Amino acid sequence: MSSFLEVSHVRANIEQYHILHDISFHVPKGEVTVLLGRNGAGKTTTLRSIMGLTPVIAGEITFKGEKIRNQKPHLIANRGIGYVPEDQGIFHDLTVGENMRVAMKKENEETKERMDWILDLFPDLKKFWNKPGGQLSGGQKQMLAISRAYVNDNELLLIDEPSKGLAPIVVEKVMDSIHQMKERTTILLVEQNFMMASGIGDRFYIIDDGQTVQQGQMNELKQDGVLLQKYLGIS
Ligand SMILES: Nc1ncnc2c1ncn2[C@@H]1O[C@H](COP(=O)(O)OP(=O)(O)OP(=O)(O)O)[C@@H](O)[C@H]1O
Repeated sequence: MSSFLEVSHVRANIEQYHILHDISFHVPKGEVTVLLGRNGAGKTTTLRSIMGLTPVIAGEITFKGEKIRNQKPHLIANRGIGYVPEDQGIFHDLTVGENMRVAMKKENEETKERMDWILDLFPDLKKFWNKPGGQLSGGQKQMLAISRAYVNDNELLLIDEPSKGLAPIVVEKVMDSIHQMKERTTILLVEQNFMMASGIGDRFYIIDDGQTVQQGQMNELKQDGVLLQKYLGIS
């Protein structure tokens, strides 16, 4: 198992508040790793720390063996880590096509191939190519946000709660698309929707009160009623 992204004993504050106390996990290449945990546990802050958006005060983060802790976000992104934030980060006044174009770091054959692949996966984006991003449905916005991160040659995608606020049928579509992307890129997913997470995740970590408290294979967690109840409130 290669160590692709390694997060080790990370601590982080937001202003005067201690938010992350001790976060440790690794993301193996080619897998979908899921961060689970109740509201406010520290999942989003963990992703932001990896991206250099929330300063880390202790611990280390390495990507492909190189230290990336507290580097500037654009330098971390340039290493090949794409981030789909919870609020999706799309431009509401730009069309779908413009949103895609602005996101592209390179315009070459490889990017074109990736663009064609993702548009086949999300035909709605093709259909609404000239529509402003702000006029898309919640699911379409999520698809656009994921596509913007995917279109670059990113080796790792961090995706924050892609199911948030979406109808179950749309969640299924997004889940299915992430499942297909898994063949082509490594994914670190934050997800509250356990059904979604368990359908696509290989490995899980549970974050509780700013600490990683449990880890394992997703198919084991599905059978573990005690753990599901204790940390995720699922009975
Ligand atoms: N800007 C901020 N100022 C102060 N506290 C914050 C700020 N942003 C987040 N927090 C706090 O940090 C903690 C972790 O928040 P975070 O968003 O990382 O949790 P989460 O696990 O992603 O939760 P959710 O599933 O609800 O999105 C929460 O207690 C939250 O209130």
